[in-house]
Amino acid sequence: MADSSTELIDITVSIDGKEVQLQVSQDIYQKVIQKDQATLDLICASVGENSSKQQSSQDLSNVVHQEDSEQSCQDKGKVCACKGIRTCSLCESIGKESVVPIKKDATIYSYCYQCKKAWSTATGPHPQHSGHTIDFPGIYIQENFISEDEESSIMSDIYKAPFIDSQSGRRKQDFGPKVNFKKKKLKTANFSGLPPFSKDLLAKMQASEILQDFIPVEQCHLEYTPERGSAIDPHFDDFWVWGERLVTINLLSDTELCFTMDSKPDIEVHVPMNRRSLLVVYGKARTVWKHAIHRSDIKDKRIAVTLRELSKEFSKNGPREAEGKSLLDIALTFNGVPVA
Ligand SMILES: O=C(O)CCC(=O)C(=O)O
Ligand SMILES: [Fe+2]
Repeated sequence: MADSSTELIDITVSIDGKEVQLQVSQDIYQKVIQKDQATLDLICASVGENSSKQQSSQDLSNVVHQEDSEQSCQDKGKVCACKGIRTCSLCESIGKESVVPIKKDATIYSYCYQCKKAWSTATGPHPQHSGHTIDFPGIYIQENFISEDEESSIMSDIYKAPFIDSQSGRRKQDFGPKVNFKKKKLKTANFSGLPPFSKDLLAKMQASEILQDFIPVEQCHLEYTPERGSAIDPHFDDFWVWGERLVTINLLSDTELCFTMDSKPDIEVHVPMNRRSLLVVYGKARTVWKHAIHRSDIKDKRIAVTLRELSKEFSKNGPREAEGKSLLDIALTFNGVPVA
């Protein structure tokens, strides 16, 4: 029997969009899975110039929720809901290869909501920043948006309903129409409205100037845990049905939302999502930059409560206004249970 410390494991890494096949030891494999930066740098350095000669296949970029045609691990009688190139700790543990995106030499900029800029060196809380800055429009953050008591009460409501497995080690609860993005069709049969606790939450949101006319038509709860290696790959949220503002309340633990742009591979902007804060992503941060949650940024269980509004197509004077109106009528009953 092979000694596990010398056994080599096949992995695929994606360096600046090019996929490279490697064989690594168990130790290195563990570090790659944890996205240990020193190890990733070492791999980049050792693969070096050869990476451009390797075959480039599937691009990680995508618009979220457009994965209907890919076969999931569950379809194949496996352990989780990951499809295509996506993986989590569970399917990796039974041998599914993890494609780890690595960015060579990307400068990390940390966004400060007080100066509304992203800094290449953030040495402490505002105003202790230095280094190079870039403007990063389209982010609104309200720290301590809800109290600890409100968080506990929302948590106990959320965990009264079941979650279903989602991709990349996440679990989810959805309150919204079933959307077929490819055929541009919506089904409302199982949509019973946003959950009751969202009524107060929405009133509180609408007290902020940026959200005073925000009317959500969909709510999604995503659960991330370090045990499952939960993450979400860089993506745009759909533009056809969802409107400009994506609103998230971040619960149970701190994390970061990481923004990247394909045409600027040397920059990654990290936006803090502190526990109990509210984040609105709009404008260029919504339309030009992709967003992601890295596995390494999930240190403890985390719940993201994300609310989405209708696009112009479904709003007043839009071609599908009537459909939009009936969705709103259902959403605002605040009587919903998660769609199965
Ligand atoms: O977990 C988050 O905050 C981001 C989730 C997300 O991007 C999505 O559901 O489209
Ligand atoms: Fe998203």
